Amino acid sequence: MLGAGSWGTTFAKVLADGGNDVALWARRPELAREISQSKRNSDYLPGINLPRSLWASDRLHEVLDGAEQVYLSVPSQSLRENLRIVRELIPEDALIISLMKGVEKGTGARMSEVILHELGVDPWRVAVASGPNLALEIAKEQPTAAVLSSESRETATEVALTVRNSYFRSFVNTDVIGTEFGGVLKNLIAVAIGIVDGVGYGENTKASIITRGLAEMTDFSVAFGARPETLAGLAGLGDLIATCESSLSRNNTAGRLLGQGYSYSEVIKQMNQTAEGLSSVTPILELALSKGVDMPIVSQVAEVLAGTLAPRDIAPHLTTDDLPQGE
Ligand SMILES: NC(=O)c1ccc[n+]([C@@H]2O[C@H](COP(=O)([O-])OP(=O)(O)OC[C@H]3O[C@@H](n4cnc5c(N)ncnc54)[C@H](O)[C@@H]3O)[C@@H](O)[C@H]2O)c1
Ligand SMILES: O=P(O)(O)OC[C@H](O)CO
Repeated sequence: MLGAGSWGTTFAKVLADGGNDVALWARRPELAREISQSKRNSDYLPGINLPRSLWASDRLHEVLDGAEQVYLSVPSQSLRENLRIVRELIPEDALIISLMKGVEKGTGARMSEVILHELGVDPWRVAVASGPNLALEIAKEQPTAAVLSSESRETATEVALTVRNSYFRSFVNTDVIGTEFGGVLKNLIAVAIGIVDGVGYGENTKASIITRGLAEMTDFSVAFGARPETLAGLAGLGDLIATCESSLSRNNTAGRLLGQGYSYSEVIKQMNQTAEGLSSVTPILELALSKGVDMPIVSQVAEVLAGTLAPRDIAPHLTTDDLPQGE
């Protein structure tokens, strides 16, 4: 596992609790020591005891030596630079699994596309995981489910058989595009929900945004080749509900701070964990433009982030042409 933040550490626990031998790479030696010796990651997962079998190191070659499956959980904007460092260390036939929910600024590439580009591996060796997976709940062993997706059903199944235990259930599909975009786009809708929450708007506003948000997520993803059913599944609707409803969500939290009147730069300063939605807004709008997909919710989130729209004026689900639209 590369990345010892809240999700990398939690996912490593999921794997270890499923009976797998797991090694975790942490950038900081002191964090690697804390995980290996105290079985804790107190900054990211306070109060959680990690499995005794889990060990961590800040030395990539130690962690990657002999790995059959390599899970990636670093911030999306740092994936490419990290892959350039590890590419020679990844064992020849290892499967590569992305746990990330962002797109790359500048290229708009999904994480699996960055992996394929930087590692030059066959698509059958790559899988992605996504779903309603708030790290702290899972670290407390509260039951949940996820989707494991690969262009190869055999790969998705092999990984799903690895990623399961008494509190974590894995489903499979071969719609990598829909699975990845579901995870990216729900973050943006969760920022919108946080904003209206921070302003003080109530449940009608939020339900309208979630519902129209799902339509926006589906239109966008289908335009890029996703299957609409994927967006109605765990990686779409499931994750949208979890992220929009939970104060554990960093994207939701970032939105709430914006809604309370903090500026974008103040929000960035206050966030000590990754809120992928903030970096994905611009590339997603660029991709939407390239396909002629209308994204009123994401567009208004971008305006709030830019400081050109007051949070109290946000009403993205009401944005419509002069004539009533079909739902
Ligand atoms: N936390 C969750 O509940 C959750 C659930 C599902 C998916 N995800 C996704 O997992 C990915 C990782 O998120 P997270 O929640 O673990 O974030 P995090 O902020 O908790 O941790 C990120 C980790 O990456 C490290 N890091 C930061 N910059 C780096 C760099 N340049 N190179 C290498 N490492 C770097 C940090 O030190 C930290 O250990 C994101 O794409 C996120 O959307 C998170
Ligand atoms: O904390 P967030 O907003 O990054 O959301 C975490 C997970 O993606 C929820 O599934």
